[in-house]
Amino acid sequence: MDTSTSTDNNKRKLTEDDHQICHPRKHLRIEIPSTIFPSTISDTLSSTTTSPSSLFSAISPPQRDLDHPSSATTCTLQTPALLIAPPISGLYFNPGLEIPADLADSVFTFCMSTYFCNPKINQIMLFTRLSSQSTTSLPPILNRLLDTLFTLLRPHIPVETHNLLFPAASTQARQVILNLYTPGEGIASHVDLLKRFGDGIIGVSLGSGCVMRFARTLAETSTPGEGPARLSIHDEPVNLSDPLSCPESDVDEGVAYNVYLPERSVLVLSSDARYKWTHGIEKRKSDFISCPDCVPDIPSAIKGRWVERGTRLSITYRWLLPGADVVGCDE
Ligand SMILES: O=C(O)CCC(=O)C(=O)O
Ligand SMILES: [Fe+2]
Repeated sequence: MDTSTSTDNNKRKLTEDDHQICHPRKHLRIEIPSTIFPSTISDTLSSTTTSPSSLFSAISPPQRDLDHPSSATTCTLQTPALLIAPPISGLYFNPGLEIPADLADSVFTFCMSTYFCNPKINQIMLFTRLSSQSTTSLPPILNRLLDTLFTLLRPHIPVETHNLLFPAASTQARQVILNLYTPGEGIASHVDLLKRFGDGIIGVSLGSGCVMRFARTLAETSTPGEGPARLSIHDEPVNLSDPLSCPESDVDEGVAYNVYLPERSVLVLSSDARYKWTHGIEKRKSDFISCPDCVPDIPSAIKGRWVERGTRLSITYRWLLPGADVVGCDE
């Protein structure tokens, strides 16, 4: 099952070099209700599970940029990725806001040794469950990360966004998705599933940074005033080899930003950023990022440097919409 061409709904839409198809690595997604953690985890990981739907709505094919040979000192005539938040309503990113190094190391080590021992697995889903019968939760280390995010984010985001991410009393279950990327891998541009996930998404980058691309969907202008649920975004995953199922016309590439998300950084997507902008990661082994001081004599718009990617683990906390609790509800 190679994800670069497969239409199977159950895998991350990785974007890989075609030559890697010769050495296919199976990309498997495992869904783990947090209630089974940790006693049955090894059993769960030893088998491939299926899932009712993809985790995101693919909206455009991945960019097919060639990898650039990495050089820490090269500056070229292309636009480097931003190191700061782009002007997208509802997107919060502050490069000065970092997960503490010891916690980041602990989370990374825990996830790698618990979920990613099998090299065929690059995606894990965990779920909390709303229940009056039992208190179900995430692995303690992922709860600790969430507690840290609560405190870290408070001074950096509006109070209403903080309340969206950390309500006093949850009415929705959380999903936590772990995505593991080796250098050269990415994820197709998408809007997270509208029917499955609510507003308010937190993403953490561990192990390595990468550039994330944000592009505005055209749906806003094609269906004025109809709100997020009516955006012309495909809820079903698309076959990346089939151009007809990847309507680039839904994405306004003219309004797009590349943003470098460093290791230990935190990204929040809410409102417009969650519903009206796609996000994706190009398949690259290195990223061209802003470097305002690297060459004094060229315009700042083209000053940049290449940064190699390492193995990156992203941890994304989202809200499951009512009825979208794929592990059921014991209420
Ligand atoms: O790896 C990331 O930071 C993004 C993952 C993502 O967009 C997703 O799982 O929907
Ligand atoms: Fe996403």
